[in-house]
Amino acid sequence: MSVLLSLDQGTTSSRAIVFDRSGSIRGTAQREFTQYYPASGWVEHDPNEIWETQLAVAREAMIHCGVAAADVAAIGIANQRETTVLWDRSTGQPVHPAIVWQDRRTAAHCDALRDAGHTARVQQKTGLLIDSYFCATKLQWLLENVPGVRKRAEHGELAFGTIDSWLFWNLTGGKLHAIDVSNASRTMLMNIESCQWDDELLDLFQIPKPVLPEIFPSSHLYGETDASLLGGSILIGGAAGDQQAALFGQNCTEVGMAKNTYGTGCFMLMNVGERPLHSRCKLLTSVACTTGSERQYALEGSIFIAGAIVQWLRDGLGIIDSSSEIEALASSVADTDGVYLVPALAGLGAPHWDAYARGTIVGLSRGTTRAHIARAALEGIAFQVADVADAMIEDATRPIAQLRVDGGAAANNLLMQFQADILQVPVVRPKIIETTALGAAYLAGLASGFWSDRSELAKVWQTDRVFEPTMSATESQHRRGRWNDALERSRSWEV
Ligand SMILES: Nc1ncnc2c1ncn2[C@@H]1O[C@H](COP(=O)(O)OP(=O)(O)O)[C@@H](O)[C@H]1O
Ligand SMILES: O=P(O)(O)OC[C@H](O)CO
Repeated sequence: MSVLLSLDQGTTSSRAIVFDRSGSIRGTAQREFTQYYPASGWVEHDPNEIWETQLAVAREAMIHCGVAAADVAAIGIANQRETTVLWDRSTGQPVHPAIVWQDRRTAAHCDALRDAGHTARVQQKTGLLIDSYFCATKLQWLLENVPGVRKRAEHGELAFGTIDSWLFWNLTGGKLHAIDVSNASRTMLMNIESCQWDDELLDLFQIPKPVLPEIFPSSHLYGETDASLLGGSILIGGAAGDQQAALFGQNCTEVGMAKNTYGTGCFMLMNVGERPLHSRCKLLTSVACTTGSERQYALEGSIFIAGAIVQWLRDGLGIIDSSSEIEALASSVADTDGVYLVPALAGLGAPHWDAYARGTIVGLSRGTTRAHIARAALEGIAFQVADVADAMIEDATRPIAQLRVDGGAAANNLLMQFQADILQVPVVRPKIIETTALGAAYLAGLASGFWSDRSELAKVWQTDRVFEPTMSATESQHRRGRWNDALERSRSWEV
């Protein structure tokens, strides 16, 4: 049997999935790892724990389906993006915990950069809005706050990377310091036209060049794994940021095709073609997965809290015991009885970008039950996605014909139906909801010759269910008006 092994390194867990030639899942394994919150707004991961859990699940997934290293045509990586690691090249040890994409420790520094008038130039060069979300200010923080690190970085003793880089390094036994272009486009240090590190940005963020990894296409023969790790060496055939991998895995390869991933947060991406599109509506432009010299760009709306609000109902309020229970609870009432829940627990991302917004529940009455709140939480996820979709339609000057969906919360039929209703657009769920890992497999499969070209991939993607809008346009507009009222009440709350 010949298979592909996908490593899906996410924010809360490391997953490994073995795919066969038909795109069917043969083996999986998953392990959660520790989240550290050392100060308010700070989020860290232990890079060694990320590597150990990722290696462990790769081994488990192979054992699960009885494949050996010789059966694996190639490995593909999809990873949580922007999370920043800096390590010692000689020992392979991180000099500090990884600073996670959600970490807001550099928010004030970003405010200062915006106040100093750098927004337009940075957006033009990187496609990104200045925000603590991206790597640049996280790496700058490490260089300024970890004793001795700046000098060592200047002398070439240290290596910076996103999680793909960290996995490449460890998978090859310290031989490869690389980054895929889709991940590099989220650092705020890469020029999205040339796809090279940009000297002006390196100056602005005071980043010494010797720390930077080499940029490669997403689908590319990166090297081979150290033979001692997985029972023999295996080709590494690709890597991409998880959201770009999902766009690829959903086969959104034509201009205007869009997907939304419902995980911890929501990430909606639209393929905008071979040229970057600079957003006027506060969306981001990134490099989509690249195969060889072919380049495509994506417009993105990043929502920080989506499935995480369901976790909060479970862990914070205790009104459900597991995430999947929310569907039955929310379905036990016909509507929210006027309750709106804005899931701004970590501020608002695209298109509102209000770091000071906070979670808000409005419209409570004596008749409100936990079922109404559960339903309002699901609707709050869908309303946020609709706000991003509006911005995307305006930026791209084209309608969205259908929205392809994936991620853990896409399993929720009530949420998917409400999403179609509120967007007034069909929502299409594929059979394989693990689209991120499938996208990474596609990349590795193309580079290694496992699949000959993209037409073969089109056969792999299959529809599970289409949710057609059933709500009237008038009703949808009315509810979105009320949502906007609730959103206003959540804004600028934290002082
Ligand atoms: N049936 C469900 N309904 C709503 N949310 C769900 C459901 N199942 C899982 N979730 C949510 O989906 C998220 C997990 O999805 P996943 O794609 O694994 O996320 P990530 O990759 O960000 O860790 C969790 O936040 C969880 O609360
Ligand atoms: O790991 P996920 O699925 O929560 O995705 C995180 C994103 O890549 C952050 O930009």
